[in-house]
Amino acid sequence: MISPRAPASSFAGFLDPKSSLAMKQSIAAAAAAALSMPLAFLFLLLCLCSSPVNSDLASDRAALLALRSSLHGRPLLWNLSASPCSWEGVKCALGQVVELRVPGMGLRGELPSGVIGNLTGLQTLSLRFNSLGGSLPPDLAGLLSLRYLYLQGNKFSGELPDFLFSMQSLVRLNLAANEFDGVISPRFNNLSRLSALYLEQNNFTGSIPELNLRLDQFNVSFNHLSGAIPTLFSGMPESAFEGNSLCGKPLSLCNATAATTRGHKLSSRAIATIVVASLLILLLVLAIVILICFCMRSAKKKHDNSEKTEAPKQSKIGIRAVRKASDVNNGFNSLVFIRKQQEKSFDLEELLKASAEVLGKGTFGTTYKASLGAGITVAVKRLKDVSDSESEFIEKIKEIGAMNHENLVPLVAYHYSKDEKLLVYEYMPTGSLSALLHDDNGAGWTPLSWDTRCAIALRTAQAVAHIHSQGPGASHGNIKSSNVLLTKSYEPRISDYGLACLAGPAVSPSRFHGYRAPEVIDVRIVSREADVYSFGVLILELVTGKAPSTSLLAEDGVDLPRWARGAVEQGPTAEVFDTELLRYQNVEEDMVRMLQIGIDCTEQSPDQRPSMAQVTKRMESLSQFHSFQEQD
Ligand SMILES: Nc1ncnc2c1ncn2[C@@H]1O[C@H](COP(=O)(O)OP(=O)(O)OP(=O)(O)O)[C@@H](O)[C@H]1O
Repeated sequence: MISPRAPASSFAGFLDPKSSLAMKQSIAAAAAAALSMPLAFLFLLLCLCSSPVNSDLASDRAALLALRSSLHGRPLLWNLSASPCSWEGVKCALGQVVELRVPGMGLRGELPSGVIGNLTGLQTLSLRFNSLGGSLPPDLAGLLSLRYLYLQGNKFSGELPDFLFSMQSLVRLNLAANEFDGVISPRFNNLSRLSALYLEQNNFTGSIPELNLRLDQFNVSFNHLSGAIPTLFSGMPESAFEGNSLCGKPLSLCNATAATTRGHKLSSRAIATIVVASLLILLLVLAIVILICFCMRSAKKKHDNSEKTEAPKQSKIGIRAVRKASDVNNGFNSLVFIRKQQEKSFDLEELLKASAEVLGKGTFGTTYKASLGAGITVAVKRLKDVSDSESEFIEKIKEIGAMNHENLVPLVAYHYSKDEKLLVYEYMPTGSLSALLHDDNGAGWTPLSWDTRCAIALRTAQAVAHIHSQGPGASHGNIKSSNVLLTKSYEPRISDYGLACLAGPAVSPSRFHGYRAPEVIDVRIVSREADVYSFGVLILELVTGKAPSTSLLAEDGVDLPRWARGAVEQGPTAEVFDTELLRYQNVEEDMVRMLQIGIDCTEQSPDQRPSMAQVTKRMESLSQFHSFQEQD
């Protein structure tokens, strides 16, 4: 399986005296003598260089075996005659174990003391979704390089140990869904590199401390916390705090009076303070009202004096930001529905008033999640840099709307005005394939199974083939895993189809980098062959679990087609595949065939790539889908 070593026989002819004639022997002897000095030196150098590495690996190996023997659960099938670097879930670099991932193996027992701490080069430790219990062993503190610690979904208990707050390298810490208790310590502030902290579904009590960290992700939901949420977290989603007795932004405001009176009678001093405070507040409100009246009067005066439009208004979702009085005349109020049956389910005014949150900024603009009444939720894409005239725009949108397929995100409506172009799509609740594959960031996160990956690959291929069947020039133009969204039942729906032809000249080509076919110079010029290439990268992503590069920077992701080709040329080894997939039995053949499809689709020359119809057929012939059909 591993690439064959360079044959030693090239030196053997010189060194074996029996294998040569007498004359050749003397030449060989002379040559051997000449070679022996540098060879001996080289050998010495190799020994010197490799000995510390080997000793590191030997001690890592011993630690891994000690860990395995102290835990119960599904057996870790590690081949003892092979290097630990080839063991499932283990990754090495520079002769040391840097990653240990054994998620969902049903592991039971307590982590032994003095074992994991010996894996001194460890950067990632993932033991998530097992049944490990007890407290965390103190020798974890010795893992000075540990950046990612995933222990969610176990039964670890007790207060968070002191040593945790000395693990300065930690970037992501996930302790969710365990049985930890005690308070959430302000000493988390020592972990200055921490950007994600998950503590949900434990038994933490007390209040949330002020944490002056740059946390992108934070969740303490479903604990026994109480009190006010520090203002620092006011921008986090409500779901990060639910299931506690917390108050303050983003939850409802704290009711100071209720909190003070709960279970106690108010002292007369407290009553006096409240009365004085209320009076002061009343006076303040009065002053504000007077000020507003004054401002309104002067604004009216200004308005009467000038025909100029009012300053841009900013709503919480920003869609209204450029709304002006003149827009009403420009048709700002119209929302055009693609399908008759959805007409009047809501109008533009309702859409703009809806509570909304930013889902992300993409190549073509910003996307919002808007929750309207009556359980309607939609995704609104606010397009930027559209240079088309109204008629050109409407023509293109009609073509996009006509691409009706069960695996495309349905376009519900659009809006065109001089300053504002909106596309309204059905909202996909499970997020994108990219997030599911690469964002190991929540207690509910589980790796995608092989069956699910195969089904997503096939349905996506069918949808792209459908787009290609719409006409000679029809193509998607921006296939990538963040544009493959999923329904609650993990059915894929492709988004952003047809938008490449709406992109203005300001769209940066580097945004598509990892998925972009080599022949594509202008991202607005799309082709089926380029779609096939991008789809091939997506398949390689599904099979290898690696994210393709998203920019021209080499360190930002992997050049997947090149990497996969290189790996396969040495004979497909288990290392090519996502380690999460190695647990599945009897799927190796399908995995290799899927990998080959990805490689064929990413041929450098466009005419050597298969068509999407051919790709779909090849996928349907995987034994995976035969067994589905048999079950049906
Ligand atoms: N219909 C939808 N339902 C749910 N989430 C969506 C929907 N459309 C887009 N999103 C999410 O919104 C975010 C922003 O999407 P957007 O399409 O604007 O940019 P992108 O896909 O990240 O980048 P690009 O535009 O370059 O393809 C992404 O995380 C995407 O998964």
